[in-house]
Parts: sequence; C-alpha cells; structure tokens
Amino acid sequence: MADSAQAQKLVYLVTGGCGFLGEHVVRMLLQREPRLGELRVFDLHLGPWLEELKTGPVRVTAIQGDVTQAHEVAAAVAGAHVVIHTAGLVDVFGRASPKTIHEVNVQGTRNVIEACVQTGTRFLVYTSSMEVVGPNTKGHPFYRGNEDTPYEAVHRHPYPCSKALAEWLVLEANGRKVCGGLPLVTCALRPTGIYGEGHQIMRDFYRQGLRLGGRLFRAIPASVEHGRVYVGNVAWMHVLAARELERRAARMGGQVYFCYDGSPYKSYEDFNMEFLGPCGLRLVGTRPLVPYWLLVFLAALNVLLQWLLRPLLLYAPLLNPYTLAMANTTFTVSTDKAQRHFGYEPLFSWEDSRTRTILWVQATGGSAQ
Ligand SMILES: NC(=O)c1ccc[n+]([C@@H]2O[C@H](COP(=O)([O-])OP(=O)(O)OC[C@H]3O[C@@H](n4cnc5c(N)ncnc54)[C@H](O)[C@@H]3O)[C@@H](O)[C@H]2O)c1
Ligand SMILES: CC(C)[C@@H](O)CC[C@@H](C)[C@H]1CC[C@H]2[C@@H]3[C@H](O)C=C4C[C@@H](O)CC[C@]4(C)[C@H]3CC[C@]12C
Repeated sequence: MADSAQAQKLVYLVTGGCGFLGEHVVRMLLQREPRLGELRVFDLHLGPWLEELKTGPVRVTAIQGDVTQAHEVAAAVAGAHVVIHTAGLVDVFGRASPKTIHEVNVQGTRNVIEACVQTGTRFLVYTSSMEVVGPNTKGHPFYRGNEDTPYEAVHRHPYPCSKALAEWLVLEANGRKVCGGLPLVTCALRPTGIYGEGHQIMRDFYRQGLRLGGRLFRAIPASVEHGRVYVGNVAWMHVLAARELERRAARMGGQVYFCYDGSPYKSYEDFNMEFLGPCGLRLVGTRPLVPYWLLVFLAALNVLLQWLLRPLLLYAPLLNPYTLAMANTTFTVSTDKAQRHFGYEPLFSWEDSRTRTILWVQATGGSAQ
C-alpha cells in the first residue's frame, strides 16, 4: 500500500459493517481515512442507513453475504488492500447453537484469512475480544492487566472459545505468503465491554428500568470492576491499526492489542448508570438486594426455561450462569501497548463518550431501533 506521488486510493473491506461496532468503523473510515477509494461493507444483514453513505466522494459498496460461505467472502475480499473483520455472532445468551457460533466466528474467520491469501490482500485487522483472556472458568479476577499479564485463560462457553480460536488463526496467519508472494500482516484488537450509540444491551437495561417504574435493582457488588470502552474509540483503534499495519508491519504483525480509553473502572451496573441515571433511572441498593445463591438459582432456572420453551419460542434473558459469572468477576485492563506500537490515543474523552451515549439513550427512549 506504499503511498505514491498521487496518494493511492485504497479499497477497504469491513465485514460485519452493519453491526454495532461495524457501523462505527464504517463511518470512522469515511471520516478519517484519506486514502480510502472504495469501502466495501459486507454483512449478513445490510442496514438501510448505508444508502445515505453513497452520496460522498468514496465509493461505498454494500455486499450482502455470509462469512461462513467461502466463495462469498473471496468475492468480497478480491482486490481489497485492507480487511477489517468484525463480523461475528456475539451470543452469550443461548440464542444460537454452539455449532453456529463456531461456524460464524471460527470458520468465518478462516474463510477471511484464506480469501486474503488467495486474492493477495495483505493487511487484516481482526476484532477479537477481552473474553479470549477471561474471565476464566475459575472466576479468577483480571485486575487492570495488560497484554502480557499472566492469566489462566480457560473457557468452556462456545463464544469465548470461538473468539480465542479465531484470534489464534489470525495471529498464526501473520507472515503467510499471499498471492503475489508478499507476506500477510495481521493483528487482533481485544475490546472490553463496548458501550455507546447502538449498544442494544444498554437499551435493554433502559427499557427494563422503564418497565420497573424508573428503577433497576443492584445484583452485582459495586466492588467488581468491569472494563468498558467507548465504541468510537474502538472504531478509531481499528482504523489506525489498519492504517499503520503496513508501515509498522515488523512491530504490529501477529500482535494483540486491548482496546482502551479513559472510561472509568466501575461495576457493570454502576457504569451503566452513568448513562441511565441522567435518563431518569435509579439503581436501588448500595449492595446486592438479592443473595448470590438466589441469583445462581434464578440463572439456572433461566437455562431450564430456555431449554423447555425452545420448541415454542426463544427465551434468552440477560441472566444466565455465564453472564452472572462474567458480571461478578473483575476484569479490567490498563495498558498502553497500542500507543507504543502504533500511536493510538483515544479520539473521544470520557466526558464526550458519556455525553454521546446519554444522548443516544435519550433519543431511542427505549424504543426498538
Ligand atoms: N459488543 C461488545 O461489547 C464487544 C466486545 C468485544 C468484542 N466484540 C466483537 O466485536 C465484533 C462486533 O460485535 P458487535 O457488538 O458489533 O456485534 P453485532 O452483532 O452488533 O455485529 C456483528 C455483525 O456481524 C454480522 N454477522 C453475523 N454473522 C454473520 C455472518 N455469518 N456473515 C456476515 N456477517 C455476519 C451481523 O449481521 C452484525 O451486523 C464481534 O466480533 C464481537 O465478538 C464485541
Ligand atoms: C443480570 C445481571 C447479573 C446483569 O448484571 C448481567 C450483565 C451481563 C448481561 C453483562 C455483564 C458483562 C457483559 C459482557 C462483557 O461486557 C463483555 C462481553 C464481551 C464481548 O465480546 C461480547 C459482550 C460481552 C459478553 C458482554 C455481554 C453482557 C454481559 C455478560
């Protein structure tokens, strides 16, 4: 992708480009990647908002496709200079089968890698996850750790298992020769819990609070810190990593980077209240109102109900043994590796991230969109 006298116009492909993170990556590329000539947005479900992007100077190509279909991926990748692979099945609520999660997250990633090799695309940024590390099945806390912090990353749940394997595939592919003989350069970005405009779980909590008369009830101790990062900063890190991957290939190739910004360390529920409080909700209780053993019982009951009801309907509440364990296990990062390796600095301050998220929650008003 070496710059020529006339700045070369590049072709980027964003898989999952219509998702929560993907849409922010698409918009960030259009705003902040001057070398962009064509932006291909590949997704199983294309958003209607894509049409509004087609009036600008950059050619925006919407591609409806499935990452589990190798030929569809190869067709989308062919001719691209950079692939940002965010497409994934983000399911910790039992909505999809373990097989489907694996097919999308692992086989889909294999298909992206092989498409890069076969068609000669040299730069691949993968959206991994904090869950590749933890929390592990033993509930070990990860307190303000970094990419080099020792931690026993053992998982049983299909989602973290799929993300860990997909990340390994991406990093393992770094250095493979692509069509044309040059090496593939890959890196993986590990967001912690992403929040911001379009975060459906935040919207679900808001709607739940509205249903409960403006109240949410504390279920998790305030002392349990959960890492969160603003979606705009995650998108910016993807754009910057994709830009710097060529120039800093020796340093960045095969590396993982936690996504981080100035968002405060708080419990999952207290952090959500930074946005839901200004929207009129109140978190009842300074400590959990329900004993932990009862939460464990209710989580297990939800699994039973999900299984019993599956022939009739999809029952997938937020509370299950996995989400309870996650919410109850400290997992926060403190790192500057992305800054040291490719000059990343958060684009949005905590105050700006908070304001943007509050405005979004207020605008959606708990509505469906
Ligand atoms: N949301 C978070 O807190 C978080 C944190 C860390 C990492 N991540 C990762 O970020 C990525 C995006 O997550 P998100 O929160 O935006 O989820 P999302 O569900 O909003 O977006 C995922 C996108 O991928 C698309 N997709 C799913 N299956 C596909 C398939 N078979 N073919 C093509 N497209 C497909 C979906 O249609 C969707 O647009 C995922 O890889 C996820 O693991 C998310
Ligand atoms: C019902 C209560 C116990 C409530 O507090 C449960 C909260 C629970 C739904 C969330 C707690 C932690 C969240 C996860 C975390 O932010 C990181 C994630 C990694 C990312 O790759 C996908 C999303 C998620 C798994 C995220 C999902 C919601 C929580 C489990």
